[in-house]
Amino acid sequence: MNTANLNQNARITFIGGGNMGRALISGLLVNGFQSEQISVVEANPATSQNLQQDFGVQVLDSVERIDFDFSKENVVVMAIKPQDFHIVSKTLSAKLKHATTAGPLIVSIAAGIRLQDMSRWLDHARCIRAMPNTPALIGMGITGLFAQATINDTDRALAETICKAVGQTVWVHEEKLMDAVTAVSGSGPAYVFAFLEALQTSGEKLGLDSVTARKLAYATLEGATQLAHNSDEHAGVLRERVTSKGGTTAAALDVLKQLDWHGALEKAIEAANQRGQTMGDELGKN
Ligand SMILES: NC(=O)C1=CN([C@@H]2O[C@H](COP(=O)(O)OP(=O)(O)OC[C@H]3O[C@@H](n4cnc5c(N)ncnc54)[C@H](O)[C@@H]3O)[C@@H](O)[C@H]2O)C=CC1
Ligand SMILES: O=C(O)[C@@H]1CCC=N1
Repeated sequence: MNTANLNQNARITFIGGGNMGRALISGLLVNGFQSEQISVVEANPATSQNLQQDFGVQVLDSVERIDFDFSKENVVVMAIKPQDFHIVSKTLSAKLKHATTAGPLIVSIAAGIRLQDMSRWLDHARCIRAMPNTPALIGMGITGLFAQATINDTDRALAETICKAVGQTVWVHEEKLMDAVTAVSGSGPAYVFAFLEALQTSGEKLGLDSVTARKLAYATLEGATQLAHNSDEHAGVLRERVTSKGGTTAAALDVLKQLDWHGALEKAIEAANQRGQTMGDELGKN
């Protein structure tokens, strides 16, 4: 990780230490960040205890308990559910007012929540949106980022450094594209896991034992993904290379075509995109 943008005094405060908060904290610690530099506000006692035990970070049970001054070097990562965002922001806003400097950079990973709404609730303009995904847990995530033109390069680099601790990053240049990022890569691991489930259970139905079916399914997904990754050719060309005329793959792909599998997936991803927009509209009314 390039820690150039995060000096020794920098502190990162996570609001919410659930699935994604935990993945990001773990990635930062693996990449040279010190546990003394990380604080987490986590309302669930069992989750708090695990974070403390596993990472040795400071854990507070509510935003009200934050007693440190947010300096310019600090970053706050909002890793709570979108539905909790408004209420938590209002409390956090009171804390930000005590900052002796311009206050922290706030990075939100919440789906749907728009910058104009979070800035309004927090009364704070220095905000960036990021959308990671759960492979972040093993350092193989990808995060989409968006910032308004008013956000300077130092702050962009700061947000990017945090996200790069858990994988790759891409920037989008229109905020509405954050819903597309959410639909493709934020939610994407769930589609892949659903596919894996289907491949494994189909193998079992055909008589393979579950260990063998799992091994075949997982290795196939991993191998095919690596092959596509390392190839300059379009995935469609790689698909054709598997598909012998009149053979087994053609028989399978014919069924998928009849069922409009491709269309169904497109509709599903469109639904995720639409849900992000609707959440933004609905929660933005607060
Ligand atoms: N799970 C995923 O694959 C991804 C989730 N996201 C976004 O990340 C955010 C968090 O999602 P997850 O980590 O999956 O949810 P989660 O439910 O695992 O984590 C949220 C955590 O916030 C805590 N919390 C709730 N209210 C709180 C409060 N007032 N103060 C302190 N802590 C509080 C909860 O106890 C919980 O541990 C969401 O906004 C989601 O849209 C983004 C990318 C991927
Ligand atoms: O399902 C959700 O709303 C979140 C955002 C992306 C992945 N999980």
